[in-house]
Amino acid sequence: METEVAAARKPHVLVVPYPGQGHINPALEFAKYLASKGVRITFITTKAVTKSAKSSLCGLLTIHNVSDGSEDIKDPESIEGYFKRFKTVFSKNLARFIDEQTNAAQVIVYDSTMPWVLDIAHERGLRGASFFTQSCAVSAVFYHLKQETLRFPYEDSVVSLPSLPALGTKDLPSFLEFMDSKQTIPTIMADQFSNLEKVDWIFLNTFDKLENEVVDWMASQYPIKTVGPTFSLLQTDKKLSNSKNHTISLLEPACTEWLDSRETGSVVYVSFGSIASLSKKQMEEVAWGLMTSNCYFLWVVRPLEVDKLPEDFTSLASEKGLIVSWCKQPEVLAHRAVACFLTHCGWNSTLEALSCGVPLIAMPQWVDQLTNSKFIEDVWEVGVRVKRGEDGIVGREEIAMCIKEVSEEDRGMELKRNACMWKDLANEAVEKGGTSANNIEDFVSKLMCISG
Ligand SMILES: O=c1ccn([C@@H]2O[C@H](COP(=O)(O)OP(=O)(O)O[C@H]3O[C@H](CO)[C@@H](O)[C@H](O)[C@H]3O)[C@@H](O)[C@H]2O)c(=O)[nH]1
Repeated sequence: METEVAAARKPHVLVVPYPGQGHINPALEFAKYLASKGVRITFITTKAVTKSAKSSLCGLLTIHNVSDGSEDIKDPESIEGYFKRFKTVFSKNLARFIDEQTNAAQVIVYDSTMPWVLDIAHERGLRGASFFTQSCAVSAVFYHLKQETLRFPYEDSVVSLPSLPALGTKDLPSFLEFMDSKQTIPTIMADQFSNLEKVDWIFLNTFDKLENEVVDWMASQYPIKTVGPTFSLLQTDKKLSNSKNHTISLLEPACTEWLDSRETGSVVYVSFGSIASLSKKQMEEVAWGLMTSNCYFLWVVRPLEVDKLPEDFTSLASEKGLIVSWCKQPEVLAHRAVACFLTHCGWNSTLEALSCGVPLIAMPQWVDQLTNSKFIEDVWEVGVRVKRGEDGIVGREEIAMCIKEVSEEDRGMELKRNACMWKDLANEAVEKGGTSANNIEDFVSKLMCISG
């Protein structure tokens, strides 16, 4: 264990994720890896999110709460109002927190959707690193939104952008629910590129071989560095394999026993991430689709979604399925019993599945997930994408058919083979000498020089 004096001599980095599970998880894995390389980390997130987090994860990494004011909010907020309040209150409290630190940091790594953190850093003589939590392909689409080489609402039914496959409207990031709120979300996404010319480092949670062409193209615009899949960084670092169980989770029911009792490749894992909220009708179709497939299934249904399940479903399905409110997803995906993953295609879920060699059934909901699903089916060829009915709902027969397709001898084997190839390439990227590992090593060397 480091003494306080020794720790104070290490380079010190503040890591500031956007306070959502899909942003916190990759930033925390990156932070833990940096800490394992001798960098002192202060991981800053909001009170609302860190309620259940441990204050100290390992010697060099501490988590601090900085309020975004959400604890004072009594009435529902509009999307626009939420982001405005978040930026105003959080940036003020973050600046105060940094000013009060006795052991000054040299660098702030911040979520790319919060470009204003760079001003706070530079005003205090700190360097800034923007951390992108979505795919490089999706980030490139947002770059074009910023440059206005692509406009939202999309004007063409198919768009051609440099280094990307032709993207139809069902492949491009969607923001439909937010059309009424002056396009808040598209603006935030485009603004990730608002001040990148002033930033000191740009990190993306992806790996070179996964997004070869678009990574090269983006690197011709900005000095981007790939550092993913961040969740695998510590798992492949043999020396540190004991310190991997620290993902911030809300609830963690034990699924291991249930999975252990299943045959290899017999379980459909189902999760729609930490944000997506399916309609009651859609939840019912997923439920009956799983039952129709006659496969074993492990389904993460968040507490707020439980009421949308068909009546008595939990007991009706008890022979075939286990329904949990949260699990350690990377561990579930790595379990031998898991055959495939019915997913909303959040970028973390996509990367985690690829890195575990698990084929996907893509059921995207919004923003980047649509583009991810296009890549899953057509570029990486590791899964199938569901078809929606005219009412926008994915029916039970469609869900059962997709499960059958992914499990079928020829098609299933082909998808599994491809997924295993990506698993090997993902591991290669984070192992010693791999592209992501090298990029992080360069960063750490620079940190050592700055702090030296
Ligand atoms: O039971 C569960 C369910 C999820 N997770 C984890 O939660 C994260 C979920 O992230 P992701 O799959 O990216 O989904 P969202 O939570 O929906 O993430 C948001 O943030 C992502 C990164 O910007 C975007 O790609 C998504 O579209 C956006 O919805 C992953 O690390 C999962 O391993 C668990 O650990 N246990």
